[in-house]
Amino acid sequence: MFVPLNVNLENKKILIIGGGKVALRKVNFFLQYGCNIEVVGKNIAQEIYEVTENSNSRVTLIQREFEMNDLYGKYIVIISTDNFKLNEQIANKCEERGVLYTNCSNGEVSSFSLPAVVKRGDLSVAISTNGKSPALSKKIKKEISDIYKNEYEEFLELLGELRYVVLKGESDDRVKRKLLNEAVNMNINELREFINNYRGEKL
Ligand SMILES: C[C@@]1(CC(=O)O)C2=NC(=C\c3[nH]c(c(CCC(=O)O)c3CC(=O)O)Cc3[nH]c(c(CC(=O)O)c3CCC(=O)O)/C=C3\N/C(=C\2)[C@@H](CCC(=O)O)[C@]3(C)CC(=O)O)/[C@H]1CCC(=O)O
Ligand SMILES: NC(=O)c1ccc[n+]([C@@H]2O[C@H](COP(=O)([O-])OP(=O)(O)OC[C@H]3O[C@@H](n4cnc5c(N)ncnc54)[C@H](O)[C@@H]3O)[C@@H](O)[C@H]2O)c1
Repeated sequence: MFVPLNVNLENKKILIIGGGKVALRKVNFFLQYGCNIEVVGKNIAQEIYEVTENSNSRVTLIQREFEMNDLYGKYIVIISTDNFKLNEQIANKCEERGVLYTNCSNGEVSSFSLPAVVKRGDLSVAISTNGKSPALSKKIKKEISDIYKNEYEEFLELLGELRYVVLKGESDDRVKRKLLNEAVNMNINELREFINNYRGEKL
């Protein structure tokens, strides 16, 4: 049973084993959240080198074969070599040591899976099919991306600001709830104006 959770990965080390197409997708996934990532790959794809150069030292590349010692001190391990047997051995070792892992060549036995994610600033919409169809996750991700476009990043920033001022300025819980629920139906300009007026009148 795979349960969606939001995990705090601040200052946690993530290891990605393998340097191919799947590794690249996972590097990009964790980079969106500013995580610290180590990649160990026998060969490392050019695109991973390019992403690393623009990563503000968030990504460390180690070009060689994986060694079991690489697991030391890691919180999350993504196993994505093209060697099915090796992936299984690494997965068993992670299981033994209580490290969270995804075996990309055998999702069913992994200790977690990554969802497809639409991210707009602090808004994350995650999609999972419990491993049944990554292709369906991808399709739904595209549909959600078309509905929730980039402006949602700023919209959510403003909602956060509104929440801050309303919680400060209002003592009646019913009024608070009403304002916070009404605000999500405003457009960006209405919301900005509402916050400015509210600050002027109440704070
Ligand atoms: C959503 C997404 C997120 C991400 O990976 O970041 C994701 N796979 C994506 C793409 C993708 N996956 C595959 C292809 C090649 C085409 C094909 O074969 O179909 C492509 C490329 C493509 O379609 O473009 C095949 C595949 N996937 C898995 C296996 C092994 C297995 O099933 O056991 C195999 C067969 C391998 C083989 O046999 O060769 C396993 C997993 N893939 C998952 C997630 C997890 C379940 C998520 C869920 O519940 O939906 C899970 C369990 C583990 C994990 O990786 O965490 C991402 C969407 C793209 C996006 O975000 O744009
Ligand atoms: N989970 C998913 O979403 C998903 C999607 C497609 C494929 N897959 C599976 O994931 C695996 C990787 O797929 P890919 O497309 O990235 O393959 P790829 O061929 O592009 O990359 C494999 C990488 O593993 C590296 N490697 C091999 N042996 C190694 C070792 N001993 N130590 C370190 N690195 C080693 C290679 O150098 C290469 O960089 C395959 O098993 C594939 O079946 C999973």
